[in-house]
Parts: sequence; C-alpha cells; structure tokens
Amino acid sequence: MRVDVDGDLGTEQRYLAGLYARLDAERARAGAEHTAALAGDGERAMDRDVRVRATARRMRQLDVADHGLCFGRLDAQDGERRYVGRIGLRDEHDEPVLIDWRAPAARPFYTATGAHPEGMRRRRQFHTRARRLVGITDEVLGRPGEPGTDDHGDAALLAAVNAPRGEGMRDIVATIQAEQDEIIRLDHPGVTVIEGGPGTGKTVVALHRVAYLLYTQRERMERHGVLVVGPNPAFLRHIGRVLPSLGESDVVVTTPGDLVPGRHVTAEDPPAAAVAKGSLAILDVLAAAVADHQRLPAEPVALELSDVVVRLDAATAGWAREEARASGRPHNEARAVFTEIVTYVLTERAASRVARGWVTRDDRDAWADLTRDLADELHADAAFTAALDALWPVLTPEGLLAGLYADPDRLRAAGALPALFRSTGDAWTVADVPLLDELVDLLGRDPAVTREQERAAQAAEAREAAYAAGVMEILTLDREELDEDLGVTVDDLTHAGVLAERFDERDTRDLVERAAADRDWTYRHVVVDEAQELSEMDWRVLMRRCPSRSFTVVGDLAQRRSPAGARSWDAVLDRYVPERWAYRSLTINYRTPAEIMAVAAAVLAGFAREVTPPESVRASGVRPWALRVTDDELPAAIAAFVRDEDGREGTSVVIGPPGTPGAVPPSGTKGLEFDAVLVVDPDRILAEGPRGAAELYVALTRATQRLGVLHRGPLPAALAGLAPAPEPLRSCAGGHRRAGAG
Ligand SMILES: Nc1ncnc2c1ncn2[C@@H]1O[C@H](COP(=O)(O)OP(=O)(O)OP(=O)(O)O)[C@@H](O)[C@H]1O
Repeated sequence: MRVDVDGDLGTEQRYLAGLYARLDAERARAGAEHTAALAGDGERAMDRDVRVRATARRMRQLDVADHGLCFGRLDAQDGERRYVGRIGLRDEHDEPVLIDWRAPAARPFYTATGAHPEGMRRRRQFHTRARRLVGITDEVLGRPGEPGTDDHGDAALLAAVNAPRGEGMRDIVATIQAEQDEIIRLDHPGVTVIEGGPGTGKTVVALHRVAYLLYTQRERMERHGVLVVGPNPAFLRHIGRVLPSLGESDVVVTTPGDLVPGRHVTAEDPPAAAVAKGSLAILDVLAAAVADHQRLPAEPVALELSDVVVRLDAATAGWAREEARASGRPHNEARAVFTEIVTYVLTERAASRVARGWVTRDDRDAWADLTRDLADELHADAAFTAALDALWPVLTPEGLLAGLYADPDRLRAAGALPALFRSTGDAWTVADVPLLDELVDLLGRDPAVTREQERAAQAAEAREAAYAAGVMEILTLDREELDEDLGVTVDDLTHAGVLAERFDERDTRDLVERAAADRDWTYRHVVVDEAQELSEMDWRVLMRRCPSRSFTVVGDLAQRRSPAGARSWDAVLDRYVPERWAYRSLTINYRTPAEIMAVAAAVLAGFAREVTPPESVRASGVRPWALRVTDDELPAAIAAFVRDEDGREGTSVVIGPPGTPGAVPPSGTKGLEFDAVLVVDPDRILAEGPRGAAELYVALTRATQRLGVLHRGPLPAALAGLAPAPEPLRSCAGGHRRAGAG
C-alpha cells in the first residue's frame, strides 16, 4: 500500500535539518584537518602528501553528499528506525543517525517487498529539493492482515526515469531496484556477467557495484585500483559523473583504444582486418613475424679484426639462433644469447689462428686473455654490430607491426591475410592496440633502454637512500618516535637503502596517475562495458591487467556491432575462468518508453528472434513518428527537428549513416541516451553492413522521451507502424506526405 504522507513532513524536515547540521559540522572538521595537513607541521613530505590526499578525499565525499543526503527511512517490525542516505553519519554520542546506502543494514531499503518484508514494516521515501523536504511516500510492507505490494518505490523511480536528461548520467542510488541491488552487492570474487537489453541499467548498476566494492573492500581495492573500460570517449564523458557523485574518484576510466599508455587510438579497421586482428590466431602471426626477423646470412659476413679476418656464416648464426630461441627469453632479451654464442664461435676461431705457434688451448690463462681481447675488439667493431642488427635486430612493437603491415612478403611469410596490408603512414587502429600490447611481452625490453632506466633508477634510489640516512639519524636519536607505518623497528634497519625501498613503495602519486601511466599495472577489479564488442585479443589484454580475474562484465550480445566481438559469453570466458563465472540478467528498461520500445522490439525480432526485449517501466503516451522526405528536403527537416528540440528541456541527437548532415553514426551513440532522437535513413543503416540491424536497434533505443524517423527510401517493414510526423516537421516535406508512404 502506497500513501503520500503530508502529516509527518514537519517532523521529517526537522530530522533532515539535523542531518544537514551534522554534515556541516563534519565538513568544518574535515576542512580544518585538511588545512592542518597542508601546513604539514614538520612531518615528512611523504606523510604530509598522504594526509593531504586523505583529507581532500573526505572533503570531496562530504561535498557530494550534500546533494540528496537522505533518501528515506526504514521502520523495522520491532520499532527500530533507520534513515538511509548517501553517506553514513553519527551524532555527537557516536550513534548512527544516517546509514550509508552500501551498508548491510540499508539493504532492505532496496529489496524489501510486501511479499518479502525482511523484518521491515514500512519504507518511507523522501522527495527533496536542495535541503528541503517536499514530499514523502510511504509503503507498508507485509503488515499482518494487510495485502503486500511488490511494485515498491515507483513514485520516486518514475520521477527519476521521466526527468529530462542533462549533462551525463546520474547516479540511481535513491531508487535502485531489487534486481539491480542483488547485482550491486553480489558477493562473487571472480567474473560476473551482467546482461540485459538496452536501458536496463547495466552500466549504472556496474558503476554502483564499483562504489559498493570500494566501500566494502576499500583496503584491497585502493592499493591496486579499479579499471573501467568503456566503448568511446563520449561514453566515458557520459558516465563520468556517476562515481564522483558517489564520492569515488580513484578509478581509472578508459577505452580499449587507450589501454597502452601514451597512445590514443580511435580509428577502426575494415571488417575483414578487424576480425583477423581480433582473433587469437593472430598470435601465431605475431610469433612468426618476430621469428622472421631472426635471420641467417645468405653469404658469410667477413669481419676484419686487427690480426685476422673471421667469417660469420649461416651455420654459426643458425646455432646461435637455436640457442637464443631455446632460452625462452623475449626477442630483445634473447639477443644477448645470440651475441654470446656468435662471439664465442668467432673468437675461438680467430684465437686458433692468431695464436698459432705461440699459445695453445692448454695454456688456459693466456687463451682466455686472448679470446677476451678478441671479443672486446669484435664488440667495438661497427661491422659486427651491423651484422647483429641484420640477423637479430632490436625491435619495437610499433616498428615490427608497421613493417609487417607494409610488406606483403612479410605478411605472407608470417601466415597473415593480405587484408592486413596497409601503407606505412596509416594511423594505428583500435584492433592494433592488443597486438602492440602483446608484442611488448613477445619482444621484451630493449637492453640498452633498460640499462638507461636502471641507471636513472639507481640515481633516484641513491637520492632516497641519502634522505633515508637522514631519517635514520633522527630515528636513532629517539627510538620511540619510529613511525609504525614503516613496519620496521630500528634494529631491523641494517642499511639506509632498506628504508629507502620502503619509502619507494609509498609512492604518493595518485593511483589513477600511476596506474594509467604504467603498462604493467595490475588492477584489483575491472569493469568492462559494452563487452560484446571486445575481441578475443582485447580480452587477453584485460586478463593481463587483472591477474586475480575479478571482473564485472556488462553487455548485450544482441547489440553487438563489431564483427570481431563476442558471440557467446562462454566462448569469451571459459578460456580464462572455466565454469567459474556468475551470470545475472536485467529485464526492465528504465530508459525507453513502451511506445518506442515496441518499435525497437520489432527490429530486434528481425535479427535475433530468440532474444526477449526488455520491458519498459513506463509508457509516455507519445507515439514515435516517421516522415518521408526528398534529398532536397532532408537538411531542412533535420534543422526543423533541431530547432524544435532547442526549445525544449533536455537533450537530443540526430543519428544517421555516415554523410548525413549534422548526424552521429549509431556506433557513436553506444551506451548514451537523449530525451529526443531523430533517426535518419534507417534503410541505409540496415544496409550498412552485416550488423546494420543491431545498429538500428541501438539507435532507436537511445531515446528517453521522443523518437522520430526521417527516410528518403522506403521505410523498413519493422517501422511500418509509426505515426505521422507532427508539425513543424510535416511542413518541411510539403505537408502532404504521410509516414511510410512509398
Ligand atoms: N533504478 C533506477 N532508478 C532510476 N533510473 C534508473 C534506474 N536504473 C536505470 N536507470 C536509468 O536508466 C537509464 C539506462 O541505464 P543504463 O545506461 O545503465 O542502461 P544500459 O543497460 O547500460 O543501456 P545500453 O545497453 O543501452 O547502454 C539511465 O538513465 C539510468 O540512470
């Protein structure tokens, strides 16, 4: 039973005012702590940084809590009352006055129903404007003798889903639904797949799950961080506000094209190349391409040393190559093995000739001196280095891949499809990113660069050690003052370097900064959105980034657009977590009104009959429309739609095939939503490629309120039931044509 309660408004407003007073007091305290942290008070710079960051985080959390601080109240059957809100607050006696929505005690606020009251008697929802309470809705849960109700919370929910969309996605923390709550709190440490049709809240639920995990497992999550991977930068901007609005900002958010630090890739391959690069079969091609650079000389290479000429022949290079490959080291690191064997053979050969008549092998010291001198001479010889570079060159991932794509012979030799050919100047594509990442492992580090980095690291370490030595001096003066955080006692410290290493671990750069810059960073948890688009090779990269295999995977196979994407979750996941992943589905569409969803469902039935479309949570009473226009009329009709929408609240978009004036292609709107959507030339979207129907389905389901269709060709059969266009659109088409008129 649902009741709008006015009588208690005054009492609840006073309680709410009390909560805001607590919030303000907390804020003042956090502000003072932050100021003190900034001042530092003589503590070490590292400690100061840590404290400044912690207090700044607390201030951020308190700031965001101001908006919609308290969602409502739960009354238990035993008379206990709990107020549930964005954060937890305690009064001056340390009694809880507000429970964080993520705490176990808050759970019934989202999950209790008339049929399953979970020990609760009443759920009361607050409707607030700024700090003012403007309304209350009560639901009585399973009171003896009273009929229960299952459709809880729909007043607040409907207000939330009907609200015009603004900049980006909002959090749903006040109106999380029971099926969503179950996923947010799911206690499954491995891979969880969330599948559901468009608008079912997959993305928003996954983001709330991140906030929940950060709350319940803060220690573990904070050290290694969480990675959120989304389809494109527009999507990342769209979801960008959700985690900060929940008080969480230590999360790395990126696209598959940005997974290799320092590289921003957006270009896409034609379908055949995307499929070839996305498949695991490309691993053999990469291995063969690397092997193709490990060569034997066609003719022996003559190397002139001061007293003798030696020849590097195919047999010597062949033995060295075999040993280097057998070493199991990555290519660049195995060059040392190759060099060592070749050096050994050539110096032995040279020595036996140079030494003839005055030193024998039995004279070990003299022989060793001689070969060492010859090796030095060889290594200083430019011709020798040139021979090594020809037979076992140091390779970079970019150099190797660009060289492979640009050379049909190399492609053929590596067993790759000719479709991978491209001229050298072309930009990298998103499908190249996992290949470049793979090659980092296959090639290993360039020993020269590694040496340079080691030198720089040693210099930094020396500086730290000097600093630590200063700290030790202070510590030995007063053993009592040893910082417990360091986890050592003075007696443990035999060398200042040990202390320096401990400082190193406490790098105070932001996690987001450190993780995003480090290709070898591993995360505690990874969220993958629009996961149906990822190729087998993309999954390899992500699994490398999260060895603990803790994933929230969000997707909808019916919306798959990429030809290299997933066809089933088993096919993607069984390789990494066989039969150990959890699957949950969402079935209610919170975005698209029933009138629009009916149209999208007809398109879905055309290409995925076995998939059940999600059920809309509301109808809007507004029918989607269609209007046929000529080539000449199209720009004016689009302009009329844009003008009309400019006069309304909310957001709008024009979606059309490439070349449509002012339009975004369907792929650019993945994961996004708008109050009004105009789809142009649906027949051309359908004809665009093998996944055209999925693209049209995505385009139609972006609308939260209004949908219109402009078409120059015949209207696809699935859209036949659309209504005539409203004014002022109709007048753009001469005002005489009707929707769908051929
Ligand atoms: N419990 C809820 N309360 C209020 N709004 C909700 C709720 N659940 C979802 N929504 C809203 O529904 C819309 C769709 O959510 P979301 O984008 O997460 O769906 P999705 O399943 O990822 O869709 P798609 O597959 O089309 O990208 C968003 O505006 C979201 O805020």
